[in-house]
Amino acid sequence: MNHLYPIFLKVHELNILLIGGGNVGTEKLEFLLKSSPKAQVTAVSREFSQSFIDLAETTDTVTMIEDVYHEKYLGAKHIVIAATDDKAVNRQIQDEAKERFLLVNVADTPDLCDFYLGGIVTKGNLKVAISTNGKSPTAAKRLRQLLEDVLPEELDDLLDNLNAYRETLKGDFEYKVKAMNEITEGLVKKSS
Ligand SMILES: C[C@@]1(CC(=O)O)c2cc3[nH]c(cc4nc(cc5[nH]c(cc(n2)[C@H]1CCC(=O)O)[C@@](C)(CC(=O)O)[C@@H]5CCC(=O)O)C(CC(=O)O)=C4CCC(=O)O)c(CCC(=O)O)c3CC(=O)O
Ligand SMILES: NC(=O)C1=CN([C@@H]2O[C@H](COP(=O)(O)OP(=O)(O)OC[C@H]3O[C@@H](n4cnc5c(N)ncnc54)[C@H](O)[C@@H]3O)[C@@H](O)[C@H]2O)C=CC1
Repeated sequence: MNHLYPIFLKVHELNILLIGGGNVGTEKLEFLLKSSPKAQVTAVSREFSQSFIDLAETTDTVTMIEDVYHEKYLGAKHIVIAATDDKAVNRQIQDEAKERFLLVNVADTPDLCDFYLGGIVTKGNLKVAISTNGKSPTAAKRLRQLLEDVLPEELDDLLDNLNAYRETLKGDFEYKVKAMNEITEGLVKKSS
């Protein structure tokens, strides 16, 4: 069964705690910033790899703290990502985050995750998130690459135009639904 429910988070307005500044921490930060360049991230790690530091220094919204994990770092956070190479520490982070009802991702243990990070395609205002329910992150990556390639850049112009048209509609909700459905009908019509 696939029980996942995707949501689109405004991570520039949420405080993220990322623990572990090695390979996986760097990968998570890279995709976070690619999608949300102003993501508010506090990174705590015993040591940070050079690539993590280089990436973190590309923005002023990432703070690095060189320290081992302590539960005090969970304070004033909304979301926690545990990416250390120590399973016991990752487990402890998950336990202590859950006590505070925080949303937590544990990079090495899908069963302990409240949410997964997905493959993400951005074309202006359009954002597509991809998950394989944890079955194959590589397949999520490949699908991301495929969609990045095939979805045209012009999609964003289309969304702008539809938004401008939507703003001109004066009627009630029902009228707007009908008008928007009519003007977008061609998008899903199969040509015979
Ligand atoms: C469950 C999840 C939890 C989470 O991290 O959120 C998770 C877990 C694990 N990943 C592992 C390995 C790899 N992960 C990647 C890549 C990505 N992983 C991502 C997400 C997720 N990875 C979540 C599920 C997403 C879904 O539902 O599909 C992506 C999509 C997004 C992102 O990272 O932001 C990003 C691609 C981004 C892009 O390119 O667009 C690659 C490929 C590569 O790097 O080229 C490999 C190596 C090949 C392999 O092993 O498959 C391992 C084994 C570790 C080990 O064996 O030691 C675990 C742990 C386990 O499965 O037990
Ligand atoms: N979800 C995913 O996409 C993937 C997950 N993994 C898993 O992620 C884990 C991490 O792997 P890597 O990043 O390659 O390891 P790494 O050795 O490159 O990095 C681990 C980082 O954690 C830090 N650390 C260790 N103990 C700590 C503590 N107590 N407090 C604070 N920081 C601490 C280290 O200083 C280091 O910076 C592994 O268990 C691996 O199996 C691996 C590949 C992909």
